[in-house]
Amino acid sequence: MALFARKPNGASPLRRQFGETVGARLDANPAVKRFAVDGAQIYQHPDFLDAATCDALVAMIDANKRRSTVLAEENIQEFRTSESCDMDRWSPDVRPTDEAIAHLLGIDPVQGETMQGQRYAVGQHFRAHFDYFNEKQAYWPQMIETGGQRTWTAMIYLNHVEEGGATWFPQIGIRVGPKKGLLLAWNNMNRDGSRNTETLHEGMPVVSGTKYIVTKWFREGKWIKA
Ligand SMILES: O=C(O)CCC(=O)C(=O)O
Ligand SMILES: [Fe+2]
Repeated sequence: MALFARKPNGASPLRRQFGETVGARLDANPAVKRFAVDGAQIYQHPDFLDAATCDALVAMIDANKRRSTVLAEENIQEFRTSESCDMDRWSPDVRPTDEAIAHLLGIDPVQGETMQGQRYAVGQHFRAHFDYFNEKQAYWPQMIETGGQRTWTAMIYLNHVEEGGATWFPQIGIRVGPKKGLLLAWNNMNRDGSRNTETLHEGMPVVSGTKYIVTKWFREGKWIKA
């Protein structure tokens, strides 16, 4: 497929372009701060979502949660122990947040996957992983059909967690503790559009309390077909 044409290391003009345009847009937003690291483009918006909207999303996650799954063909029993649910993008309770995230990043909402709600109880975690797809795995042809590679990730912490539950990027040395309403966004690609291994990250175990987040992954192409 010409749209996803790329070099062997995954570099592609399309993927590079998302790094440039989204990065420039976030850099220009005074409410957003970039982390001072070279290894990846990673940003935070400390007050992205108001408390009432966070609370409403938490209630929806509690009402719809199921055991989380992952794509990799590995033994994943202990890999992602949280519970998750799909957040219906057309629901009037979800749509404004869904579209606000896309608008913040300047990515067409049709490139955003269905937003995922996640709930971590004490001891639950999401072990170190990459959000981008492994193009050698059996699932990749199916991912091409649904919009290709993941470029940017955005996640929002929906509540205060008493202890634990930070998001940790061990290779770039960033650890972000849950803060209600804070949005974290990062580019899973390098500047040249190749997959950035520095974006390895982990949802650390919750020590005390419960952690709620929503995550949105953006594709290089369209997730929603017209
Ligand atoms: O729970 C976290 O802090 C990280 C979640 C995550 O990595 C994901 O949803 O892809
Ligand atoms: Fe992730």
